[in-house]
Amino acid sequence: MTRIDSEDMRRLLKLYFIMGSVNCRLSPEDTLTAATDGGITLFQFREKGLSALKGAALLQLGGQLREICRNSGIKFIVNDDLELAAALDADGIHVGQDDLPARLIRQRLGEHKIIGVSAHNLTEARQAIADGADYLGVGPVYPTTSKDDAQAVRGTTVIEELRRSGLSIPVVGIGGITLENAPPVIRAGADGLSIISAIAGAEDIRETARRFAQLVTAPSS
Ligand SMILES: Nc1nc(C(F)(F)F)ncc1COP(=O)(O)OP(=O)(O)O
Ligand SMILES: [Mg+2]
Repeated sequence: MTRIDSEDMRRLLKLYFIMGSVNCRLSPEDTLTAATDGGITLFQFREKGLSALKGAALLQLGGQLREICRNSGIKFIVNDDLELAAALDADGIHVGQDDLPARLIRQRLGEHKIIGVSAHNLTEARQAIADGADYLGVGPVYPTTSKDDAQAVRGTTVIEELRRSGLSIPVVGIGGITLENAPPVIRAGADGLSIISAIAGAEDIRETARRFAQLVTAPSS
């Protein structure tokens, strides 16, 4: 099996919804169903925070969300947890600088699984590429309420720096992105937007996802 083609990866990153039970106003299942109906292109199960599920409950929710993704033709990514990703037969995993190195994950999961890595600067980006990352999550672009240990807010400067340095790896911007502040992220050179609370906390999840999806396909409008 081979690595995902980078153009296919770019298409998957267009509207990358990330969520765990702590982020949801409705049930996680209803939230994800509405988001897939609205047109998300990729999903990451990120169960974090004080009231995060663990053990059997975590596995059960993961299985339910995986099923919703399967039925909607959306790939299912797990955050941080290699054992959970393997147990759920996830399509891939996302790891940060404090998680398992991507090169060890690539050895464990093989070529056909998607590996995403968080990068905050050019050095981390180059290391992730050398380690076999299929995409980079770059942020936080704006102040975020979804990650209490987030690094410094950098705007779109890191995305611009990666592109100026000639890095063509698929990149998704993350951190505090809303419908209002999203266009500069795409203009800076990101292939897509990663959204947590702007979709999970929306009054109308489906319509909000639909508007984000519209925006990433026509950022200048
Ligand atoms: N989960 C993420 N997903 C992305 C993605 F690219 F997928 F948008 N980018 C960045 C992160 C942040 O990853 P990390 O630094 O490990 O923090 P946490 O484990 O708290 O999420
Ligand atoms: Mg992490």
